[in-house]
Amino acid sequence: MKGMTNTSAVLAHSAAYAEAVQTATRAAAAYYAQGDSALDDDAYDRLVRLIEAYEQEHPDEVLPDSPTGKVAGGAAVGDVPHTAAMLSLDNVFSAEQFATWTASLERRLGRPVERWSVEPKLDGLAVAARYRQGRLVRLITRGDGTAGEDVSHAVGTIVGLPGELTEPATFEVRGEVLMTTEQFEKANAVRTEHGGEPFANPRNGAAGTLRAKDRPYTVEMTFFAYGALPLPGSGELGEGLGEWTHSDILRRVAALGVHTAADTAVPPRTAATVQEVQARVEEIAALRPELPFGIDGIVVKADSAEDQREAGAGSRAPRWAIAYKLPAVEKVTRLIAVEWNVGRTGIIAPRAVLEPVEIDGSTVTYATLHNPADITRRDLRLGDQVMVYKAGDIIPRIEAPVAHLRTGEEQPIAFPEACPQCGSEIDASEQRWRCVRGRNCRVVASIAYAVGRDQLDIEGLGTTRVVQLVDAGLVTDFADLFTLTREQLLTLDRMGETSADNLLAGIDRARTQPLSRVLAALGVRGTGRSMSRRIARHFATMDHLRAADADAVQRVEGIGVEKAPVIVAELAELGPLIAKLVAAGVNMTEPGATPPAEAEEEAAAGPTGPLGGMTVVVTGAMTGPLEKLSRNQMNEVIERAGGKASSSVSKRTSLVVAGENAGSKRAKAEDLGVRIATPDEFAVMVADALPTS
Ligand SMILES: NC(=O)c1ccc[n+]([C@@H]2O[C@H](COP(=O)([O-])OP(=O)(O)OC[C@H]3O[C@@H](n4cnc5c(N)ncnc54)[C@H](O)[C@@H]3O)[C@@H](O)[C@H]2O)c1
Ligand SMILES: [Zn+2]
Repeated sequence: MKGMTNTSAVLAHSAAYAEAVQTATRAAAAYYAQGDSALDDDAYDRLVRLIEAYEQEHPDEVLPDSPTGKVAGGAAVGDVPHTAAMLSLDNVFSAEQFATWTASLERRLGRPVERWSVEPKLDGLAVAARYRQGRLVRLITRGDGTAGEDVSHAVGTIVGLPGELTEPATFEVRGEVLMTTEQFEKANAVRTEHGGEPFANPRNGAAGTLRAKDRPYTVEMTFFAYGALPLPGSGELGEGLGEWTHSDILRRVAALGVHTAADTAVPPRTAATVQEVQARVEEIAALRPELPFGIDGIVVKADSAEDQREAGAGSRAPRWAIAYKLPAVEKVTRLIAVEWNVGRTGIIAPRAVLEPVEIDGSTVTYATLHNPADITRRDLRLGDQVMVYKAGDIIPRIEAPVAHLRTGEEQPIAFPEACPQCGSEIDASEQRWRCVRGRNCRVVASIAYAVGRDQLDIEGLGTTRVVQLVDAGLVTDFADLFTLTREQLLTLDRMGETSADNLLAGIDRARTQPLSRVLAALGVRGTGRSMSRRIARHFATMDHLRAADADAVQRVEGIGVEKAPVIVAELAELGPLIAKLVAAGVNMTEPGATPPAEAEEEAAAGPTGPLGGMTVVVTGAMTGPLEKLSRNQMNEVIERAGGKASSSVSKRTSLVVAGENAGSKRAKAEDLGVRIATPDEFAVMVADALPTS
């Protein structure tokens, strides 16, 4: 099966062909029934193309089960006959294939197509809606194309399909029922509230909702008309339809009050030439990510009734229309890991980590998993091949594991036994798990983080202690630590006099930590340890930092246009906490650093420090007193000595420190006549700026 879904493969013999037909039939049955096919649409379409190619070479071997040449409805075939067959569409996947198709249509007609109509291919379910005297009397699914299921019970839940037209017309409207992104999100919210399983994608949502009868809740869908035909007894308001152009029919249907794509960002348009069609196809494809509903392609139709009649139809699809397919928004990829994230209110939500996969123009690495029950219900395992759905700005989601692709190496997914953020107990009594500390979970976690070794480094203040302090109401943020009293500490369980004194001493020491560590403790998003150090050294004091706008923050090396405003905004948000820290006497300066304005003045007044105004490049292995220094530490030394560290040698380089095995940079410095120093010589120059330990 694996080889068969590969585009470059061909079906070599009848056994391979038979297996391919079986795989496709099984996939289609699952696809139309529960929407849990083992193949994504791209893979299915490739498989069908292989089958088609084989059948063309071996016309007498065509199996009756073959998906070619028929409308596939899966198992869900109904018993209401259609007035005229409800066909599917043939596909093309490229401009070349499209050109071939138009040429063959025009050859068949013996003349150019008079006019084209180009419209979005809506990704939902085809239905036929019968109106008599302006009243909607019956709603039928496509089924196998000759008969469908009666789904009239859904009338009233479908936006755009009115129960009453603006005129008493008798005719049949055909179109697509789908869920918009908004309806899909709403439907899933309602469903999960009722203890149901969320829909995997809008198409499944529409299919399931259309056929469901006895739900205790209703969810909304949307109808888009893309055609109409007369019914017996149509009379003058519907009879002429057979002679109308496709675009006139759409206008007529819209005038009667039925929804079409005319009011969307991708309205049906006519085009005179194949080039014009191609341009419109590209326009619609480019708009796809922003549309509030899903499309899986663009439908191109001959617009005139005469062209349509003369082109005719095959058993599966009309010859006057084609679906220009867009890349699928569902792909199969591997589930690598599950992360557990704790939200603001203490909700613990699983998130899938995926083997990166390209979907709809972006790389998907994470997908939502809703809740632990969802994992159990779907029987997901680590290492599983899963179907992932992503369209527009919908959060990517996992549809289902592809069970028959399992190798036996898959591992069960471990559920957390304690809150992954603060270590507290988990309340698992509801579908959505929650940390028992609720909103305090985040408080505990942020304090525990702030006092950690790489931040304020307060010894003897582990998570258990923090939980105690928070539960006792003694602290609500880490600034409160600095005003704790001995008496308060002594009220805590397992807190003796010695521990209380030790803790107070630790807190006191933290008061004098450099600004860089305070910044790290604040946990400003997007600034790790080394970034906090760089910011602190650049601004020297919290006041200078807080007075800086995005432009000024961007002057710190490594902070770009995107990060700078985020940092400014977060610092503003942290204002009250920072004020509290200042009031508690916490140090807000970086020892040895000079504020930017003064630094500029100094630079203008001339170089200071042994490397003042110099650009220095370090290359090769350091020896002697510099041996233990990382490149990052070397750069720190250079900056402390007043120089600027750079990684490439140019005419503007003032000095190259060339250690053992220095290569091209040294050679280049020699070429350019740039001054070169050995590590030992350099160590002497910057002796005062070297780290003390
Ligand atoms: N993954 C799988 O296992 C699997 C299995 C079966 C089918 N499929 C997918 O379904 C496709 C075939 O399904 P299909 O036969 O329903 O055909 P289709 O969805 O490719 O195209 C025909 C349908 O397009 C719809 N449509 C949307 N907009 C339209 C418009 N403006 N004008 C006319 N029709 C419009 C109609 O409902 C029509 O029935 C395959 O190409 C494949 O992508 C996937
Ligand atoms: Zn917690």
